Amino acid sequence: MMAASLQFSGVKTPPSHSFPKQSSLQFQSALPSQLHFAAFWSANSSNLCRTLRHCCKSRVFKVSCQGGDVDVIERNEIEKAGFREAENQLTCVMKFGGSSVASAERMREVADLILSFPNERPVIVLSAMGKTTNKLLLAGEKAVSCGVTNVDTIEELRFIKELHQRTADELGVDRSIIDGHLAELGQLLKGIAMMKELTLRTKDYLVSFGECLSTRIFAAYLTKIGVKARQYDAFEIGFITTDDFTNADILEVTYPAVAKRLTDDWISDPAIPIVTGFLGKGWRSCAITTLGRGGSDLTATTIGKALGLREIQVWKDVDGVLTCDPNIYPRAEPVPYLTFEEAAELAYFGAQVLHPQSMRPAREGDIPVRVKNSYNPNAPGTLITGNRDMSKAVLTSIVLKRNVTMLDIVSTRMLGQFGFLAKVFSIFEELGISVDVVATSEVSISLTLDPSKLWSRELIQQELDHVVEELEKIAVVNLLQRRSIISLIGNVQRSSLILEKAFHVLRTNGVNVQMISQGASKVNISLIVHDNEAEQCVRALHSSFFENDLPELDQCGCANGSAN
Ligand SMILES: Nc1ncnc2c1ncn2[C@@H]1O[C@H](COP(=O)(O)OP(=O)(O)O)[C@@H](O)[C@H]1O
Ligand SMILES: N[C@@H](CC(=O)OP(=O)(O)O)C(=O)O
Repeated sequence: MMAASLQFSGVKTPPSHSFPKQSSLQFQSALPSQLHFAAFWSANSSNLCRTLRHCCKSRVFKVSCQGGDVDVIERNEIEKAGFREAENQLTCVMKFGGSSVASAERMREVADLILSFPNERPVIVLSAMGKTTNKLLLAGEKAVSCGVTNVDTIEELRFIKELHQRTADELGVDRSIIDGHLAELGQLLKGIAMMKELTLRTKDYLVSFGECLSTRIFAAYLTKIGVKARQYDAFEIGFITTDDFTNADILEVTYPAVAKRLTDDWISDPAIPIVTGFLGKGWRSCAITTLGRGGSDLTATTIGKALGLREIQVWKDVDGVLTCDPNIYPRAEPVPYLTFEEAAELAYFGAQVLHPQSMRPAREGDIPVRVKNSYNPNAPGTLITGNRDMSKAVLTSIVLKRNVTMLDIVSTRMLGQFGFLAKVFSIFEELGISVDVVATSEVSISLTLDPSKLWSRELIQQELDHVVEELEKIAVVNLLQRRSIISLIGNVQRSSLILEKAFHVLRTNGVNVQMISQGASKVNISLIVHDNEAEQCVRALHSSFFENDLPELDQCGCANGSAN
């Protein structure tokens, strides 16, 4: 254990010998007369730094003693030393997904859940109710061809109106809080019907109604039961994004803007902030954007980083991140601990449970993310942090990404080795096509194309034909469709064991692996198999790695005990 000597009087920096060179800790007087200090902490090179970072990160601490040397080891040590978190500070962010707020009953349960944490002062992020986002998109598609006079009869529009009005009634809140939005939604669908087109920009405006409605109803309900709450549309409080409609990226300016708005409001008139997930505002267009499907997770982690909160909680309908998709294999088990890297890889390679970009702000801010089940709050869930004990870890989770296109590209040797690789990747860059998994030899490349990037466009087949045409100028190209990526996420320090075991399973199931790749992140091994074999493979791999159905093999292929 390392000790640090801190002096708590006035604006001080700690004695340099107490801290690693690259670290910097400053206590800045925010309200000098009341001895309030804001701690800003950067760098991260020792346990002490990390501990302090968790303790002090961007928080305002109230100093109730002055001077003296203090051993700062844990958060409670700081508190023992007389530091108290200021009472006017927001503490955590809690995000509730569509399934958690699907009905009036679920909203009541979520309100009770929030109130069951009396020591938290949370920021709440909500998704749209249930399947509202899908229904809005369907309504938009129908509006394109149904004619203006028939818009009111679109089944999905009626469903959405009825669901939200009934929810407001059942919760005893005034329908008037959503009347304006429901009327505007009807108008928008008429506009789409008139124009006979649904652009990506309009799609984002259309789906934004889901989160705008759910947050208004929920905030009104909290207020009704005597809990002060304030609704926020993310696009009005500083969530500034790129103008990539339906898949926008959050821009850096978002962090200070959101922090300022939420903190200022909280300090001047404390009320639980209820923020729309998934939405932003394009920095050029100033139009509403969305962060990609499932983007409310990213809203939550962005707020967590912006405010330097203690924890980010994402409440789902499963007991945490599971060992595989429960829809493929119901015997999937919760994974208790993950690193940000593992979680990011898992999300990127297709686990629906987390948004692919959502780990980035949490990792940058080093803020723990807890994945919990709003249907089963007592389940421990999954804790995602910067580091975890990997000494016993082998495989953490198995992820399946279906319907992937694979390309085998073999050089015709018109170009040298360097020229060949560079040319291949420049073709993808020029065509704006994102590559997922790559395996290379000197003169050949096998790669898969990211389906989410490709499938979101309309000219799929033409685009593929164009890629092949360009590549055929320098190589022999074989295009293979309907492939799946099975990603084995875990401790790749033990890759030999993982591969040995995985290939044993695949061989006994008669599956031929078409490509294999181990990413630089060292937490993921990807295997490409045919789509129609993929689910069976996942189930067999799961049995082998996480259950005792098959004996584990040790390094020599001999039967052994359990791996995890
Ligand atoms: N590895 C996995 N772990 C947990 N859930 C998974 C996994 N892979 C797929 N899922 C699916 O993700 C769902 C939860 O994600 P999502 O629907 O986005 O939640 P929410 O809408 O509540 O944010 C689960 O119901 C489950 O079916
Ligand atoms: N409502 C949006 C955003 C979102 O994050 O939803 P969920 O948390 O229910 O996955 C969607 O369906 O994509």
